[in-house]
Amino acid sequence: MPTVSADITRMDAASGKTNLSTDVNGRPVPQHLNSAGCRIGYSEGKGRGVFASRPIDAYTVVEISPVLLFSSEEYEAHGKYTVLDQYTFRWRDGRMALALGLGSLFNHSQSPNVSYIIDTKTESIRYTTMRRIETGEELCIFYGHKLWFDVMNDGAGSGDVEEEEVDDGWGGLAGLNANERRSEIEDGSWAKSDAQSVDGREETFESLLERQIREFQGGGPDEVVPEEQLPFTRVKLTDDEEEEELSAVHTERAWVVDIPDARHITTMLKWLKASGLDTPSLSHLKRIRKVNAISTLMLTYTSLSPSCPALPADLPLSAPYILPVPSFAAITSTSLSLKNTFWPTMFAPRRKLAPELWTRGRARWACERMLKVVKEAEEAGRRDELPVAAYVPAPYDEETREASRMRREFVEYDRRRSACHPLRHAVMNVVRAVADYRASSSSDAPSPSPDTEPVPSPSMDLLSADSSSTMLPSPQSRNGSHYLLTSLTLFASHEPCVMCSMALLHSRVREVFYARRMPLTGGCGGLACVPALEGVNHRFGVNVWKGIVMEEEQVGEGLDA
Ligand SMILES: C[S@@+](CC[C@H](N)C(=O)[O-])C[C@H]1O[C@@H](n2cnc3c(N)ncnc32)[C@H](O)[C@@H]1O
Repeated sequence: MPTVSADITRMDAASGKTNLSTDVNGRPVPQHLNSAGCRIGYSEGKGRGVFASRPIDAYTVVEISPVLLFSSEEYEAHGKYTVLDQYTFRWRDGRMALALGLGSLFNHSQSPNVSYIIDTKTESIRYTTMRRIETGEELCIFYGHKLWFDVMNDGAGSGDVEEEEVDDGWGGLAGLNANERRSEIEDGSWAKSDAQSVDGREETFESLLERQIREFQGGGPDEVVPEEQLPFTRVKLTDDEEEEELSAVHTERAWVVDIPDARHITTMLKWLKASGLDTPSLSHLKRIRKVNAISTLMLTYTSLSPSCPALPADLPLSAPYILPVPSFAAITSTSLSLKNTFWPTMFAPRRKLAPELWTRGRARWACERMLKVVKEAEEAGRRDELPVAAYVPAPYDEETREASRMRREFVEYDRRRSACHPLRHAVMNVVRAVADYRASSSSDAPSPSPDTEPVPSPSMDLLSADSSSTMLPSPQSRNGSHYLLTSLTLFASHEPCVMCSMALLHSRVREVFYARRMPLTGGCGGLACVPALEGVNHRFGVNVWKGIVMEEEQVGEGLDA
């Protein structure tokens, strides 16, 4: 770890004023009155660098540097032929920027301990520690992948670092702020024709979403939108041929009960509906199986109800037991006969997980929700959190809203900074808020679990103000039949990381939409695609919004040669 071990500041005995600093080798270094504990020192093979003069906590803003902006013409004609070339980097609008203050002195590390966020509104850059930094340790940022020098002595940032912040190609999670440039739209002809700048300015992601909302306002809400005109791209999860052998059938464990007297079947089906156990996640299975005059009723997945649901006491039923049942509908006659050996399964000859049709009304609903989560992410950034948000709205269609008993919505943002807690990702926070709500007994306030403090939900107060739009969980929802995200949709500003994607899988979320891809950490197509993994017992739809700058492009906008 590069250090400045014995940095000495000499005091003038008579005046009491500090008048000279030298580093460990006696070389004079300029003083810097950085109140966060940063000082300038020499770093072996790198020239000057920024060092900690005392321990600095994780998630501390250590420097806010104003930037000097040069037009690209000025830079091309002059700047790039000067030493400035080693210090400037490309600003979002194409100008070149020079960070003042300590900003230009942070050296590069492949595993940085400082992240930075560009604030175009105030023309400044904010530098934040990503973990605790010890006295004498060098503070380094990540410049990008295209370096113009040989990397020296790259010890900074070693240790227990939050991977998502380190490796996303930015040295930190970039916001989706209003100056976000649109990328080339890969294949959307509708978008291409409109992709030009607005009033001579680049269209922001927010204004793109607002325009999409207006576009989907026209036409009938039930009109089907052609696939290529959807504002998002669906990630293909599986090959369609995979369940053509018995060993390839995906199954899940479910509670079932024999009904010895066939006259009680109708009563039990009614009870099932009223109890809330009749969830959409089981709609690919028939409820009753008849074998040798014995009727068996499927109750629910064990994952949704680890203990057996309490059955009506007044009916002569045998003891419930557990059976494996198919996880998905059958898409071919071969897979149907295989699946029926487990449990009677629906035949859905449309391709399994094939894209379902989207109407204009639903597309508009999705655009509005995406706009909301983007605004929440910006708000998080303004509150000095990582600018990441996740949002679980009430379902679009009435039927799912009723079946899921979910009439209110939840928004959470990332709280890793304020909570100093590495697991407080936006998605984890929102999953927990929904779970707490659904598991709560009598109020719609999330109930804290005993071992941790409740996750505060600043946005909830905005969302729950209208009590008519909320609904208390039914007593049945307490037995676990409706817990977590069964049949719900999640919108996220950033691709959920692998941990969050796994949490979403366990939560039985129906589908996920996100704006910014995270190629190095994402669990929904970036680093891995968790719902597409072999052997998982739930799959959820993954949809990437079109029109947001790709991470890779931004990496190239880091400090440039
Ligand atoms: C923005 S300046 C950083 C401050 C610089 N060290 C100084 O003394 O002014 C970028 C320059 O620092 C040097 N540098 C930064 N990180 C380095 C590293 N990991 N290894 C070697 N040189 C580095 C390179 O010469 C690079 O052109």
